[in-house]
Amino acid sequence: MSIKFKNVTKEYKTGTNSFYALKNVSFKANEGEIVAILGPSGSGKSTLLNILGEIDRATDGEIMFGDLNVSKLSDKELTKYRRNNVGFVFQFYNLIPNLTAFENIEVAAELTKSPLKIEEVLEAVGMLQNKNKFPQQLSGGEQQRISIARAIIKNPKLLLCDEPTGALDYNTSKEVLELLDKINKMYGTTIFIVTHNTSIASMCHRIIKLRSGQITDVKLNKERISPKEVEW
Ligand SMILES: Nc1ncnc2c1ncn2[C@@H]1O[C@H](COP(=O)(O)OP(=O)(O)OP(=O)(O)O)[C@@H](O)[C@H]1O
Repeated sequence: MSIKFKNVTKEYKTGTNSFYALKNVSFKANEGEIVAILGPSGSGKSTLLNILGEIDRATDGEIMFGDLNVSKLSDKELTKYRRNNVGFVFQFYNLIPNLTAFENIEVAAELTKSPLKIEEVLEAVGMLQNKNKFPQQLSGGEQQRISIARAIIKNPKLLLCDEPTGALDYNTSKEVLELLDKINKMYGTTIFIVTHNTSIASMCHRIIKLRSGQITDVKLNKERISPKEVEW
C-alpha cells in the first residue's frame, strides 16, 4: 500500500502552552517498500508511526493510503480499516503470557476477516517447532518472531515496527531485521521501522530522518530501488 503524508501536524496542548510533536511533515512511500524512520529521542518517530497506524490522530494534514484519504474517515471506520490492513510490532513483544505461541497468533487471527494459515506464518518466522511454548520459555528474539507472526497473520498491507530490535543483542537484531526483509519479499508488505539503529539503512528502500518534529532528510537507497518507483 502506498503512503502519502501531506503537511501532517500533531500538536499537544497543555494549559496555554502548545507543543508540536510533528510539524508539516510530508513524505511518500511506495507500495512494497521498507522505510526506516530515524532520529534522536523525542524527534517524533513514535508519534509519526502511531498516526500512520491510526492509533493516534493528526491535528492537521492529509494522510493517503493508496487512493484512500484516511484523515477523512470516522473513528469507527478507522478502527475497521486498521483491523484489516495494519499490523504492529513493538519493542517489548507484548505477548499474552498465559497463551502459547500458537494461541497468541490465533487470537489475532480471530480478529480479522481472512487470516493466513497459522502454521504457514509460524514456518515463515522459523518458529513452527516452538508453537506450543509459552512466551517465558522463549528467548527475546524468539518472542519477537512470534510477535511478528501475530502482526502478519492478517496479511496486513502495512506493517509498523516501533524499535523492533531495541531490546535485542546485535546478532539477534540482525536476524529479526532479516526476517522483516523476508516478509517484505514474501508478502509484498509495506514496512515502516522506527529505530535508533543506523546500520538498518542498507536493507531499506527509503530512509526518513526526523528532528524536532520535522523531516530533515529523505534518502532513497540506490542499492535497493523501490519495487514500484513512481513519480508523485
Ligand atoms: N501525550 C503527549 N503530550 C505531550 N507531549 C507529548 C505526548 N506524547 C509525546 N509527546 C512529546 O512529543 C515528542 C515526540 O515524542 P515521540 O515519542 O514521538 O518521540 P520519539 O522520537 O519516538 O522518541 P524516542 O526515540 O525517545 O521514543 C516528545 O517531545 C514527547 O515528549
